Amino acid sequence: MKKISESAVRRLSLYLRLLQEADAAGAETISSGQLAERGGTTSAQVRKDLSLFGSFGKRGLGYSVHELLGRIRDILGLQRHWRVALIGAGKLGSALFSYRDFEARGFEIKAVFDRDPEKVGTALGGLTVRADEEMDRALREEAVEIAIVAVPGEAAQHVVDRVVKAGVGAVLNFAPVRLKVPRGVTLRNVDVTLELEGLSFALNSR
Ligand SMILES: NC(=O)c1ccc[n+]([C@@H]2O[C@H](COP(=O)([O-])OP(=O)(O)OC[C@H]3O[C@@H](n4cnc5c(N)ncnc54)[C@H](O)[C@@H]3O)[C@@H](O)[C@H]2O)c1
Repeated sequence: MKKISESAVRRLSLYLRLLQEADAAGAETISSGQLAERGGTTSAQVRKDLSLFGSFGKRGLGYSVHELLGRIRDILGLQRHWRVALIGAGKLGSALFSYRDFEARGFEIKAVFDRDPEKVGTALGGLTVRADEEMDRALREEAVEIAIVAVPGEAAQHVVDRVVKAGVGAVLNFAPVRLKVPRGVTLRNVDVTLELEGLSFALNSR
């Protein structure tokens, strides 16, 4: 597959949401204009994004919702379920765990780890929080593919090093630190403060 920019992948996710809604509403076709509006972009950009993956749609008729939905799911790797571990069952970790939409979208949390003895052994949803000493072995046993890191900043790099060593190929990090991962491992950082600063900028430039 051709190399695709991170922003194009994000737009695909946004197109996917709209396609799912259109499908649920019984729509058969969708225009590049509708997709553009949802993706915060132009029709030309939509056509460019989709042309990266082959030819879809017919001029004047729009895209087949069903076909495009299947194709975008394929491209994003969403035709299967991913095995996820959560590390850090604190305030944020527990909130993330209780968000059921992840599972509905194909991301199944298979294990939760924490190092606080008060939390280890307690139930979180249908799982039991496991001790962080068990993590290295358990990540392999559970064949975890994605790790969500919700530990304090000072613990995050060590946690990520262990996760990577256990064969996990992708990390979603919430800790407010810059982490290093080896080539071949994908790291995404989530920072709500960054988004708030974006809002601050928008308000400030009014
Ligand atoms: N990205 C964002 O926008 C955002 C928002 C809120 C919090 N955060 C960050 O998320 C992280 C968690 O925040 P919180 O409010 O849930 O904190 P918290 O203190 O409630 O939870 C952290 C948990 O990590 C556990 N932990 C610590 N070291 C560990 C280790 N080595 N292995 C396993 N577990 C370990 C602790 O026992 C605790 O249960 C922090 O780094 C915080 O700065 C980020």
